[in-house]
Amino acid sequence: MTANKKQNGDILLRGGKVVNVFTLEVEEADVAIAGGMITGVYRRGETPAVDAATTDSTAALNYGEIIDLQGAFVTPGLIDAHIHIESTLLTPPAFADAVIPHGTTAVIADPHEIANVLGFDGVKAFARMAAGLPMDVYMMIPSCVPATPLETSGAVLDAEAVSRLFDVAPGAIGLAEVMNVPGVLAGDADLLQKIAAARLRGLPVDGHAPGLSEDALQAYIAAGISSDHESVTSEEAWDKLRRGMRLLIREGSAAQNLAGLISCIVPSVSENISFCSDDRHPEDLLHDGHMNAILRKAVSLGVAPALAVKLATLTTARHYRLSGLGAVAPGYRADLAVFSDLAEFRAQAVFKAGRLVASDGEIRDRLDRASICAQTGADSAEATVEVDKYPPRFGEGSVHLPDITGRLAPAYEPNAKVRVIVIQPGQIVTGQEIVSAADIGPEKDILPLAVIERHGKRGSIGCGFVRGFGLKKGAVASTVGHDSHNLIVVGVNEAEMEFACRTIAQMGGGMVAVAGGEVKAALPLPVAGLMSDEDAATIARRLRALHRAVSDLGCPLAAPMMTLSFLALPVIPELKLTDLGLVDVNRFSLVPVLC
Ligand code: HPA
Ligand SMILES: [Mn+2]
Repeated sequence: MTANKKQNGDILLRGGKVVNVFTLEVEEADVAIAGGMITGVYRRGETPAVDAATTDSTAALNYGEIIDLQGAFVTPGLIDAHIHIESTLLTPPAFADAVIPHGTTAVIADPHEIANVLGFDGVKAFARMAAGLPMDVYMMIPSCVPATPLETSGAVLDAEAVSRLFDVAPGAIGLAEVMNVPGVLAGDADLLQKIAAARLRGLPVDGHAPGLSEDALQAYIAAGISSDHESVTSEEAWDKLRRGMRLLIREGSAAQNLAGLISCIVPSVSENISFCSDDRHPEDLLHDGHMNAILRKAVSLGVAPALAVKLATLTTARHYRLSGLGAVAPGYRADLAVFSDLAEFRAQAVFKAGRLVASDGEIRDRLDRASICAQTGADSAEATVEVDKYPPRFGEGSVHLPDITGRLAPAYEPNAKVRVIVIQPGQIVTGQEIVSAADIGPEKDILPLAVIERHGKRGSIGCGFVRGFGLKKGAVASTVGHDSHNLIVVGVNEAEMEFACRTIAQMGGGMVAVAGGEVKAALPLPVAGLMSDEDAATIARRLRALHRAVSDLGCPLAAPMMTLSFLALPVIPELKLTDLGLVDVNRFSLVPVLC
């Protein structure tokens, strides 16, 4: 649809109610748009060249197009303050197709997942995929690749690489979550240089400080880190707000912190709060939504709708200096969402720079990516990315399996004592316990767990045990294993585990459930072993089939693949497993399985 240009504007959104994120009013107002920008927000009856007596035909003499919103609500396009797009299992174009119909028009993405697999090229490939979409993808340059020295990633991003990425990666707006808290507190030179690279450019630095408080928190903030999305309790959140941190309230598929932090959403500090998802699974994107789902939940918990909208738009745009975004006001870009109500937040229509890009839940107008990319200086040939244009390790080359025979589940004397990871259902934190080796096996739900270095580096294999995955037969494996994304596998015995690993290697990366020599379900992830090149509906369908197969093997968990993917992440307490062995996260050190 192309709007005709008339002297009063290209488009007039008439008859709506504008959510004013500056005053928190909801105004009966019309919105005039010209050249992709908002030129005016006029209370009913005050709209230039349109008055109560004017008929649409007269008004049409003055506006290229009149759209009657029939009392619907107009908000700024919604902005996700922090997300790992790879965790949706979708590439940025497929992610955009899934979230724009829900009202999202911009995200702030941390591509540390693909960076941990493919390093500098991975971040550039991510930027290429994200170019020219009808949704802005602003990138925070990954600060922790690898997340810790206690694992083997596919690549390393040192301070020099981070600095170069700030210069060459389009859309880079800051440094992504600094998860190596001990490294900051110890004054790790390379880490502090990465922080300085952002600060010298006047760019924000995101944090990742679960449970940090008192002097350690203040030292972490003093190092130049200005936000955090890991708060679980309001006490923890207030500690961080009180010392000047931006509070990102995370409500995603992996972690839901909104209810626990709702008491922080008060006028005295609301300017320093933003909503984010961190991780969002395809099923949730399709059926629950994205940022609109967070607004729905916030309002259901008692937050005033206009204030909730502000935390998903203006406060985020201001913190990350997204000029011209985050409000329905003159001079702002016409990134707008039109909602039927301010309770369910179902988007009727979504505009990007004044163009209708989605309506009634469907993408309507994929912008001409090649021409936009040409304008933005990105090579359009690069920007219209096809998966096969990636470095060879995309597709069949994503999994370099070392010799795994007899190395996945070492045996222990029955009277030995072994340290076990204990899953907390629905959480990404774990617990730990010491059990007798005689209890190892599906009967007592003490299962062998292994993490295999799959990037062709060390060929190392970390072995341990996990309680809570519940398998009674077979094995489950995945190349999504935060953050180094090695190959993680849990099973009832070594043979099943080995078959699962070899199946994934043949797929070139992904997720699989096997039993008795059969593949029960598989989800190929050919883009770095992290993302599919299919759309959200297809991935959601495959993931449902995989979850059913894992459940049939005996697993009681609601999101088994997400839970499995975080068992390897040594920056979130308490006991995790990497390719180098068991990690006591609080002690930030490797610990033996045998006690
Ligand atoms: N989500 C995705 N990746 C991560 C997270 C998270 O919460 N923390 C560290 N890596
Ligand atoms: Mn991660």
